[in-house]
Amino acid sequence: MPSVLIDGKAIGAKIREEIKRDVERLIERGCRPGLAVVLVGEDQASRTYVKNKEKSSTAVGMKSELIELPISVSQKDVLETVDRLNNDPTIHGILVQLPLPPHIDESKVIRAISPKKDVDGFHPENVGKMIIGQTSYVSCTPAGILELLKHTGTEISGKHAVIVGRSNIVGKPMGQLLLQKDATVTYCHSKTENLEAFTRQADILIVAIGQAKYITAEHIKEGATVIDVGMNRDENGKLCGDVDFASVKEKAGALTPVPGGVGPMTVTMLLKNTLQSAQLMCSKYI
Ligand SMILES: Nc1nc2c(c(=O)[nH]1)N[C@@H](CN(C=O)c1ccc(C(=O)N[C@@H](CCC(=O)O)C(=O)O)cc1)CN2
Repeated sequence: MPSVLIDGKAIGAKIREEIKRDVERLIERGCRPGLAVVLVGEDQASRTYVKNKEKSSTAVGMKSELIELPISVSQKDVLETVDRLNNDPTIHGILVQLPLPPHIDESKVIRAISPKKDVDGFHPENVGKMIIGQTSYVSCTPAGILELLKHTGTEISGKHAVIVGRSNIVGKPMGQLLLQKDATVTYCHSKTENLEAFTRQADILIVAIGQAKYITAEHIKEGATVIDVGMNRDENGKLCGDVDFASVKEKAGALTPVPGGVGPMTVTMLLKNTLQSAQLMCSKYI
């Protein structure tokens, strides 16, 4: 086993207790944080994530609204739904579950969400603010990973962080956040030649590529902190990450499991962002 198995479930649960207390305080002052989740279509994994978000937000005392739209819904109707939520004073956070069906322009939908209610942190205004170090909503998975590193006392400043994956919602923001904490950051992706030469240099290795068990002991440096963002099914249909846990566990200094690592932190950070939005909006009239 690695010297530290990073327990995202336990860390997430602890943070959610704090969020619950803050929500109670806000409700006492007449403001109940509200989260709206828009789900388009029938994708089973998306449905599970959305149900989890609904359950988790009500568990901390928030109002939760789930809007389910059929796969045949037009882009115009999705945009109208977002517009209605933008103008609903009982809703402080809006998210549209991704991926969307191909006939819907994802970027248009994200840009339609008010940046003030964009608790996913995907709106270009929030992404831009994050990059220049201004307060904004930060994409929940990278924000959750920073919390995991903080809770495990992982030193970031001066360390070499290697990010494998360059998605807009994980890889790109993750590198920027670590850069702000004075890490030296290297991005690797599907076109990177000799991947191992980079990943072996990593003090902190973050993997978000969507390839089951791709990263093995040969890819990592002894004692590295390895964060697995992957969510795949293995040959037996069992949930697994992008990192081959069995191969890496003895060599890594700290390692996240899948499930129970990064996933629970994503939802926790969503609740944290929704609370922050409600605190900001309600402070105007309380
Ligand atoms: N609008 C968004 N869409 C998507 C996001 C997002 O942050 N915002 N991220 C992913 C999916 N996702 C959240 O939506 C997500 C995925 C997985 C988990 C999680 O807790 N996983 C569990 C295991 C779950 C299982 O048993 O199936 C774990 O790792 O322990 C949370 C959130 C894409 N879309």
